[in-house]
Amino acid sequence: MSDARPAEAAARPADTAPATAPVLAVRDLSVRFRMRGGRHIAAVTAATFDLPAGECLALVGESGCGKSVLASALLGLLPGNAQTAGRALLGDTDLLAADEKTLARTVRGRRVGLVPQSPAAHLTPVRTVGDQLGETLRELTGVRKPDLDKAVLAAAERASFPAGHLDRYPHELSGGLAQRAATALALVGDAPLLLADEPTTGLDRDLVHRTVDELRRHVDAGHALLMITHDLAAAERVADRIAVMYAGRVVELADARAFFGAPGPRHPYARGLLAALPERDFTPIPGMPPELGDLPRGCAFAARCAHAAEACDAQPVFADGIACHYPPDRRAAGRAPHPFPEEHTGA
Ligand SMILES: Nc1ncnc2c1ncn2[C@@H]1O[C@H](COP(=O)(O)OP(=O)(O)OP(=O)(O)O)[C@@H](O)[C@H]1O
Repeated sequence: MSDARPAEAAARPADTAPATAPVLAVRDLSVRFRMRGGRHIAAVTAATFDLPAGECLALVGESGCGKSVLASALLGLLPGNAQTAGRALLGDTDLLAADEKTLARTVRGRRVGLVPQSPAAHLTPVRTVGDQLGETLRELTGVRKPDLDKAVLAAAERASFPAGHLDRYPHELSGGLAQRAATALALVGDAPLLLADEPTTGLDRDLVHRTVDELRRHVDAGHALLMITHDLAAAERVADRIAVMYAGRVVELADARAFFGAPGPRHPYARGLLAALPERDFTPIPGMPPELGDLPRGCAFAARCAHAAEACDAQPVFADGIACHYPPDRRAAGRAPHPFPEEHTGA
């Protein structure tokens, strides 16, 4: 890909398996929306992953695959027609079971910081960015005048928000500046877990680099980062591991260097995602994702998959980092019947 990883990222070991208890442990997290007429939309199904301190997990996948709904579930910000199942443990707090008072007083901002997908809507419209940063700093860090102004400047600087714009109201900001203001606010509380939902939207490439490098510094300082993104170049630059979502399910969990380098992604959908990039094959995945209100019984990717076979009529179990009946390595190892003998060359 065109973006080189910063030196410290390249120096990280390929084996990023968690050594300590995860900051966040997600188990079989499912979210579905009740619709009129008794219909349901299965936005997230059985997502399971761990996120340890000092690690960035990038959640990638096409628009509408459930990434933001998963993040909203972790913050208790789902709309009223949502039903959840499973667990999302932040320490000993199950974020799916916690009441609103607990989430508002002790979780959001303090234990989980959020860089929202729509920063303009997230910022308070009637207060300047400087005021909002000052108030958040007072509330979350206890800093008071005369140190407050200096702390506001430092908080803005962390997200490359220009000091000369601190007296502006959100409606006076470009999309990129609003994004940086929201990132600055999210970093203030020094929360052990940061959720960043498309943190590079609206930024030019230089600012993308500065933003993700700041997020990486946050991770290297010992925080955990769940970054939701369409931007695979940004994911490559910042992430330790990649979670690929398709039609509401995590279909592959991989070490980022193996994913973007060799041997590459294992799930046919993940391979298609990378191959679609202009700097790679620039070949789109044929077809469209299924409706989340009308998912097939078996593998949701089978209709678009060149490797689909009879077994794909059943839902593949997620095992060894992948949910696929015929990932290339299992085909090569002969652990599953091989449907494409001509590919079985050991390559
Ligand atoms: N309140 C709701 N009621 C019904 N369906 C919803 C609701 N909120 C989200 N959805 C559906 O859940 C699915 C997942 O949406 P989500 O926003 O998580 O996708 P995404 O992967 O984050 O995509 P994008 O990157 O475009 O935001 C979509 O089909 C969306 O229409």
